Formats: sequence, C-alpha cells, structure tokens
Amino acid sequence: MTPFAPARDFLHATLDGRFAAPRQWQTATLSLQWLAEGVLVLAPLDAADTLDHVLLSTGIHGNETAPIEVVNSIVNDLLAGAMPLRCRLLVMLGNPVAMRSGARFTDYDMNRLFNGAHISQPQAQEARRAAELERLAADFFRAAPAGVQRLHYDLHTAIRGSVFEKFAIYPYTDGRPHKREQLLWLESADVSTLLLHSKPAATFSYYTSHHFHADALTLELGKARPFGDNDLARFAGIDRALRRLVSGSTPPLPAYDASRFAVFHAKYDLVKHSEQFRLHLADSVENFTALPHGMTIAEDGDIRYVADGGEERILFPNPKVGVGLRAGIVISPCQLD
Ligand SMILES: O=C(O)CCC(=O)N[C@@H](CCC(=O)O)C(=O)O
Ligand SMILES: [Zn+2]
Repeated sequence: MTPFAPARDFLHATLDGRFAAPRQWQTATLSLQWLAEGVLVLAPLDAADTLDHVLLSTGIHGNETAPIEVVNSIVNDLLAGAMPLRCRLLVMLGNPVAMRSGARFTDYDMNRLFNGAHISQPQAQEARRAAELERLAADFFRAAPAGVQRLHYDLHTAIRGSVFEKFAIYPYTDGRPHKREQLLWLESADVSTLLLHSKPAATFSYYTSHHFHADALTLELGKARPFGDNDLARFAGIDRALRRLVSGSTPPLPAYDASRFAVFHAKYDLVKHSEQFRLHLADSVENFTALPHGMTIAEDGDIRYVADGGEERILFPNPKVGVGLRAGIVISPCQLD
C-alpha cells in the first residue's frame, strides 16, 4: 500500500509535508524508498544490479513548476502501475520550501550551492537542502556497479522568454567528450539547442557529472510560470522522452547529424561584482538574443562588458542576482568536439 493513498500524488504528499521522515514500502511491482522530503527511489521488485541509474531532479528553483508537474505525473503513473519501470529511478523535488511560496528560492539560489558551496552559506535553508541532495545523489550513484549507465537530468524553466524555447546545458565535462547519444536523446525530447559550459560550477548537474561521471544535463524547457498556469502540451516532448527512458522503451534514435543541432559555448559570465552593476538590456530581451559588436552589455563600476565580433548572444541576463553571482552568460556558436 502506497503512503500516498488515496490521492497517490507525490507532489502533494511533498508539499503537505506529510512525509518528512524516511520510510520504505512496496507496490505489486515496485520497491519504494522515501529518503527525505520530496526524495523518492523507485526500483522494480525484481531489479537486477545492472539496471541504469537515473536521477530526475526538478524544483531546484521553486517557481519553475512545469517540469515539477511533468515529473510528478510520471511518478504517479509508476506508483499506480500504469507504466512499467526498467531502471533504478531517484526523483528529487529540490526545494519544497520555495515551491510552497512560489519563489525561485527563499534564502539563497540553490543551484549556486552544490559541489560543497553550501558550506559558504550556512544560514540558508537551501544550503542544508543542497548538502542533503548531494549526499543522497552520492549514495545512489555510488551504488551503481561499474559499467552501468548513470544519468542525471535536472529540469528547469527560465525566467525570460527564449529565441530557442527549449535548450539543454551540458555542464563542464572536465575534458570528457560530449556524448552524441545524449544529443540524440534530447532531440527525441524536442530539444535541439545546446549550451556547453566551459568551467566548473556550483550547479547540481556539474556536481553529479564531476563526482560520479553521470551523463548530466540541465534542461531548460520553457518559461517559468506558477502552478496551474502551465500549458503542459508545450512539455509533451520531455514528458514522452522521460516516460520512454524510465520504462525502457526508447526507440532506436536516428544517426547523429550536426546540422540538426544549434550548439553554443559559454565565453564568459557577466558577474555582478557590486550594487553598481547595470545591465543595458531591457527586461523584454530574450535568451539567445544576438549582441551587436561593440555594444555595452553591462557595466559595474570601472568594469565594462562589451560585445565582441557580432556572433555573441546573451543567456540568463538577470541584474537582480546577489553580489558575487552570475548576472548573465555571454555565449557564441561552436562545433561539438
Ligand atoms: O532564467 C534564468 O535566468 C535562470 C534559469 C535557470 O535557473 N538556469 C539554471 C542554469 C544552470 C547552469 O547554468 O548550468 C541556473 O541559473 O541555475
Ligand atoms: Zn532554474
């Protein structure tokens, strides 16, 4: 009997705070472990050790609700036996406190607190949560035998509209190659735009990529809207691809062809060094907007960020971030290695 009965709803069980403490139970076909608030491991009862280990995280930013709804629906269908499970699946609803208040975060941006960065913000509830998520992800991936695929998709939506509505972010790979199979899987989820990060970061996807060599990606799937305001039809591609992934029914994917993908790399971050930071882009400017050569993108005291070459574009411009944090990324087109 699932503790979610009668509603059998993972999201509401999390937001209601009904299951703060760990517990485990079984359905007719699954073993379930509720490891912490909003953190659930699902495995087939007859699971072989060699199954893929898949981590789906969402709600790391509490107001990015559409992917939370997508993942919730998949978990509920698995729990109800409406869909088979053919992997070991760890699901994390990242920031329930912020989700309850409809905020990106309450104390500090959680996706700047992984890789041990939580130590620098001990007062933030997100720091305690990031440490907890790190530990639980580590336990999960460390238990995967050598040779088993480790996957991590961290699902987000963006503050601004975007020239390319859906895109994926490949964390810095520490020199490991970018995998074509990951791009092909993304394409099956209607995502064919990719940003390659060029340095380590305190994000969740870099954490699992760096420490466990997971094939980890941050997915940006549309614009952030409150619960109830999402047009889930716009998320049909990721819903379909994730359902196929966890149920082992991904069809053979077409051969890789670079011409079907738009690939960019991160050139540098606009860093907000002080409260003098001024962004010279209107609130209506979308992600991936081109930056004409010579344009002053932002200023911060004596520092001027000036566009160079005519091929650069802006991603995630946000002058409201805290001092010391990234207030945007300047990107440019590139080829996959
Ligand atoms: O729309 C925005 O400004 C931010 C959307 C978002 O949360 N993006 C992630 C990207 C993570 C990465 O760069 O790897 C973030 O900022 O945490
Ligand atoms: Zn986000």
